[in-house]
Amino acid sequence: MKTKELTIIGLGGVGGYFGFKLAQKYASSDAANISFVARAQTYEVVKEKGLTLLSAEHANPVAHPHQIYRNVAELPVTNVFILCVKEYDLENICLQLKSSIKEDTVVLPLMNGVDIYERIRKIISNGIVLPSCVYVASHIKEKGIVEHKGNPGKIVMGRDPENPQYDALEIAELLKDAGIDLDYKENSFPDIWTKYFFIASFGLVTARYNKSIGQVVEESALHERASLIMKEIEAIAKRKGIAISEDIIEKTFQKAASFPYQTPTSLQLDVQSGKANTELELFAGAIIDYGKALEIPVAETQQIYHEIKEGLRS
Ligand SMILES: NC(=O)C1=CN([C@@H]2O[C@H](COP(=O)(O)OP(=O)(O)OC[C@H]3O[C@@H](n4cnc5c(N)ncnc54)[C@H](OP(=O)(O)O)[C@@H]3O)[C@@H](O)[C@H]2O)C=CC1
Ligand SMILES: CC(C)(CO)C(=O)C(=O)O
Repeated sequence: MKTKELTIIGLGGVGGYFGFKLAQKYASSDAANISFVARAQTYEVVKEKGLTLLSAEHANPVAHPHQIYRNVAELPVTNVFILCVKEYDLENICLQLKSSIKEDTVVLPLMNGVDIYERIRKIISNGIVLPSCVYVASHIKEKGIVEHKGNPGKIVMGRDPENPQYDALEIAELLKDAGIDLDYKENSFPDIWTKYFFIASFGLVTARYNKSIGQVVEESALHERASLIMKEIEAIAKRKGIAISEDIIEKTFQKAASFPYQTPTSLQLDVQSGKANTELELFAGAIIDYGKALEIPVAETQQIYHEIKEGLRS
């Protein structure tokens, strides 16, 4: 079997968790070489000390990649690029990757958002792009050190709608063999939208009030706001013909209740730490744009979007 070259781009909460598992598993195996792309201080720390993952799942918290690079232009031929950046870095990464993508190169975005596949395809028209969504509660503790809490991470990965003949089974097996919980489906878009129901509504409400996922489930005013946002997303998803379950809102609250009570969302962490960039546009901005395009009222999302923006300004 030929060694697969996999490269994780971005060693934050998501890339740090899944990249760690892959690097540790394949450190001394011919099945795959796991390389990283990281920038600035993350690059320096991981090059010198390896990537640290603080997680109850791993007794040995350090993993070393096959290679680590500062940018995509330095990479040798890669079979699979795993994108683990925030949405505001997506276009930049895709522009850098464009010339490295051959017909059989696979791009696997592990990100939130319902328009990630389309956005990648606007820049990268060739190769295979596997639409996916991801669940994991992990964040950067310090550059090069990622902390994971709660349930094991999970990936739902689907076939490329533009290349449905391409079967990613071998990649799915490599990920699963590294201990990653992964579902490989014909069509992952219903799962991507299902995740979006959860993360857009809970992301916005947790970020607005700096309250945890558990608090949003429990406190009635916050519960109500999350519910109203989900109703708006439901109207959009139905109009777009996405096959989501009839009791999606109830199921989303059940899923939220399965997270440890104090779990924050990544949007909440970014908004509350006053970061210059956040994924507010990925969550609220996208709903507002879909609302406009489809003439569906999205007043609650607009309202909370402005409240969060006001908070960021003050
Ligand atoms: N964290 C979580 O619990 C979850 C997050 N998600 C989603 O996954 C995606 C990734 O989120 P998350 O991992 O939390 O984000 P983070 O901000 O923790 O990590 C993103 C990483 O990408 C790096 N990066 C950005 N551009 C480049 C570049 N050009 N070269 C190298 N590295 C780069 C950043 O570097 P630097 O540190 O230098 O800025 C950062 O380390 C988002 O869409 C998020 O919504 C989904 C599920 C759970
Ligand atoms: C809520 C959580 C941690 C679940 O995966 C998430 O997706 C995020 O914060 O972006």
